[in-house]
Amino acid sequence: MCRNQLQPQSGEKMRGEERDKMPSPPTGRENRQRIQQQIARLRIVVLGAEGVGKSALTVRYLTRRYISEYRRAIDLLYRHTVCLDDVTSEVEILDVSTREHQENESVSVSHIRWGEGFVVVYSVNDATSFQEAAVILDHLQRLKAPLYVPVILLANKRDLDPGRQVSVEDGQALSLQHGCQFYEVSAAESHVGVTLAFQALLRETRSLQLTRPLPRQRRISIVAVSRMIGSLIGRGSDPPSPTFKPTVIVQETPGKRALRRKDKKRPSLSL
Ligand SMILES: Nc1nc2c(ncn2[C@@H]2O[C@H](COP(=O)(O)OP(=O)(O)OP(=O)(O)O)[C@@H](O)[C@H]2O)c(=O)[nH]1
Repeated sequence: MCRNQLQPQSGEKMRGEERDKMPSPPTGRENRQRIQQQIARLRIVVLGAEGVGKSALTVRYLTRRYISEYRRAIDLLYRHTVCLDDVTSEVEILDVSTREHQENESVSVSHIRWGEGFVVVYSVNDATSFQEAAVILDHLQRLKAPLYVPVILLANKRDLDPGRQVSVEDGQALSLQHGCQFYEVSAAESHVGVTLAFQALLRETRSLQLTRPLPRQRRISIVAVSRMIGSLIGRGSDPPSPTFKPTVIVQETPGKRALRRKDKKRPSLSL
């Protein structure tokens, strides 16, 4: 368990010599250093054509819940701490809004530069979104070359099989062509496949990060979140408050208090 690694051992009572042989308990500073070593920061970007389910997938992964309607036209950055294979990482997931970038290229160069791992999404009932996913994969490889980029190709909405326009084989072929992992999922039906896919990407991104000699510095500033979470999930119809200036959305323990803004003055909001 990650939690155990982060906590000082309580140990049993012992005497004299035995106690002298024991390393002295870690100081607060040592503990902090230990924790910092464990917490690697992983930056994930979710890309894809309009309406393929990028937000649904991201929120499904973060909260295990499915929210069917989102109303937003901005990029959102979610920050949460993940314990995976006994290693704790701070993960930032940038859910890119196609509406915010309609005027620009389908994939902004700054998003790609910022990200370390990528989720490229298409919808199985939308052949155009599949073509766009192929363009994004090309774009990613070109911009990141000669570096290897961890990517997963995510075919969403598999529950809409009767209206399917993209076969599983087509998805597999595209992923093979680009050397990335491939998953077919349904954000609407289950969190399991979605979670497995994100975890696979986190593992790969983390492994790659370990091979780097020095931690990389942030290259661009975080995209600001400029809309209330209530608006994001469609509970409210009010425009965002002009005084509301959050920078990130922080995810807590899955299941209960799912998402909250970092602004402590306001109450936490649950999905
Ligand atoms: N049937 C089905 N619908 C889904 C699924 N995932 C998302 N949707 C629906 O697809 C629509 C678009 O979902 P979003 O998550 O907003 O898509 P998006 O890619 O973030 O959209 P933009 O940011 O506007 O490009 C919503 O109506 C969702 O309810 C799924 O797995 N199955």
